[in-house]
Amino acid sequence: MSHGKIAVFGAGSWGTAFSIVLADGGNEVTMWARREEVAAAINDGRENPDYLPGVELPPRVSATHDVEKALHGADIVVLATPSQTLRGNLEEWAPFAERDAVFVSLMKGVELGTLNRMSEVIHQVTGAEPDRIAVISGPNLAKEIARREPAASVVACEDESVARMLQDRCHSPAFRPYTSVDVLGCELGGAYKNVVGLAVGMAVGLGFGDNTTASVITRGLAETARLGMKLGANPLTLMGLAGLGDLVATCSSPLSRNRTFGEKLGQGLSTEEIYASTRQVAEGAKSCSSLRALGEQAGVDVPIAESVDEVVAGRLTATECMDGFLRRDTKAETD
Ligand SMILES: NC(=O)C1=CN([C@@H]2O[C@H](COP(=O)(O)OP(=O)(O)OC[C@H]3O[C@@H](n4cnc5c(N)ncnc54)[C@H](OP(=O)(O)O)[C@@H]3O)[C@@H](O)[C@H]2O)C=CC1
Ligand SMILES: O=C(CO)COP(=O)(O)O
Repeated sequence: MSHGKIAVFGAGSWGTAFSIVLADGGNEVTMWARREEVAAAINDGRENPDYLPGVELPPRVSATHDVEKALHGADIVVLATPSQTLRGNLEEWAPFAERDAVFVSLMKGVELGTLNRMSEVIHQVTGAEPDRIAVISGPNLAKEIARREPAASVVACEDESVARMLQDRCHSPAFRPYTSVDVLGCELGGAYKNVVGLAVGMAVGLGFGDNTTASVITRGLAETARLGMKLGANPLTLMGLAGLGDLVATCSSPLSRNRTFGEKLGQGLSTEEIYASTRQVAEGAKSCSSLRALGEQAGVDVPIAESVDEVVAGRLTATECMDGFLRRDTKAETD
């Protein structure tokens, strides 16, 4: 089956891997790459050597560095840049989008300062109403998706018919999307699992085993649910693919950039040293601060976001962070 054109903004790991999903689902995909040489490598070499070396891109995927060209004729605009740059990016791109285009966020972060989720940033900058703003989120490590290993995900939009339309557009033989109307729950689950991934990575870097990581994962889910429910998320979303599912994938996989970032913190590297060692984004290193502030604003206890923020800022060591978890006042599990 052949669909129309989709523009994918961001030619990093996930923008590229998701373009493969969309092409396999029958869409013509035009990726926008920030660097001209990345667009050229995709068009001429059929590969994105910086992010997914060795993965052959399907013929339906092409790339450009020209914003207007990427957006022309695209009824769906998929956004896959780092969360902290989205607002500035969209201010440049939005004027060239087709009038009724649907915007889809693949991003898993919360904006520093404003504490806005990505769907909120999209609404503010483009003026699109919630029926044209969607989120796709789940246990979807880019390298595995690019290898077409089976996976599921959630397509959330407040307008269920739009979620169903997107579900149809991104359903491929290896990628099974489920619909949801809980945009907030999906975004919060996606951002929080990165912060918990950092904490789990720290435990791994300190040499701790599965009891420790399982404890942090489970308390991370409790923290996500506590804040999520206060903000209006459906708790079932947080127990689903965009919550628990993604938390498990991120916290268990050496492929996760957030878990790896945490592991390096646990080994004693500083945040600056870790940033200098990779070009890839680890959203949790920024969103720990936003989620901590969201917790404070909502009057919700968020010890993991708070401690991870302290370690990333260099005010606590990973050992002090882990000790701090154990020294907290004892309480009932379900409080
Ligand atoms: N990787 C994964 O497995 C998954 C990632 N995500 C989420 O998707 C989002 C993107 O992540 P991912 O693709 O992995 O990140 P990467 O670090 O792999 O790629 C980031 C992309 O954004 C571009 N970029 C960086 N800075 C800017 C900027 N200032 N303006 C415009 N573009 C910029 C980079 O371009 P350049 O190469 O020129 O630097 C690159 O194309 C994140 O929110 C992440 O949490 C969600 C699901 C899975
Ligand atoms: O979101 C992801 C998997 O679903 C990717 O996680 P990382 O950003 O930690 O690599």
